[in-house]
Amino acid sequence: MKSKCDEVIRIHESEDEVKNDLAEYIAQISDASVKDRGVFTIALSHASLIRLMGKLCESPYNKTVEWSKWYVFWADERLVPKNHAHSNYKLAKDAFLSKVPIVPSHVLSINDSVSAEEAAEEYEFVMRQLVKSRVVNVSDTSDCPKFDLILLGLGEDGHVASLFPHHHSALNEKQQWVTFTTTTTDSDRITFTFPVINSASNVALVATGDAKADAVHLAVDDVGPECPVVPARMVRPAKGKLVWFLDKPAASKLETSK
Ligand SMILES: O=C(O)[C@H](O)[C@@H](O)[C@H](O)[C@H](O)COP(=O)(O)O
Repeated sequence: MKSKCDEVIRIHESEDEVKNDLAEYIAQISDASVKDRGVFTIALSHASLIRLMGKLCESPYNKTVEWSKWYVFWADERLVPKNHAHSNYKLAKDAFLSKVPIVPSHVLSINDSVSAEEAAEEYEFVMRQLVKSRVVNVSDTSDCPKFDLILLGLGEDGHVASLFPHHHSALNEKQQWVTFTTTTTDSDRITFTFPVINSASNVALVATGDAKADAVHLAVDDVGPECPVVPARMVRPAKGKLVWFLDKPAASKLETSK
């Protein structure tokens, strides 16, 4: 059984509809946050997610969103230079950040010139300073940051951010806000931990295409005790809202869509 949370699943006919809905959703949360606190704090992750939020760079959002109030973080990042093809920063910069007037100092990228462990510590320190100054809101129930919105893609293995099914220590981290993973086969990474993800006001999980259908099913449906470890299933904002943005192929194995 999953713990309860405020979860909504939006299933769209096409990827284009996902893009329209996602842009409108982000713009609305940005508006509400700016009205409420004067700023909007958002955390991004990798891959198709950035492409799917592309409509924000177009009319009307490019003019109507209060870009100067945005503070942008990464829910996960690879320890590679910022001009490297695998850098999440580069992906977001090329496809999104360079196309809207976000204040450069409000873009909180990681330090890629130190070890993954140090980069995770530094990033957490930066977040702690911004929580202290209340640029980032604070959880009502812990000292955790309460991001206005955390945007997550979904891996075919059900991973979110860089929280992978086999990384038990990262999945179970309860104290640190940012942790790290090192492997011999891939870049080292830093990632938000579940205490941070689940303290956010809003979390969006975005997945399109039939390659994601199994992961979506395992993350959402009640699959019983044999359910494998699916990190996306652990996304349960305690006081916030979780919204899934899916196209029909990604939603095709959901119990509710059968
Ligand atoms: O860091 C990685 O290993 C991947 O980039 C990964 O985290 C990605 O976000 C998901 O696999 C979803 O990616 P797509 O939405 O592009 O399929």
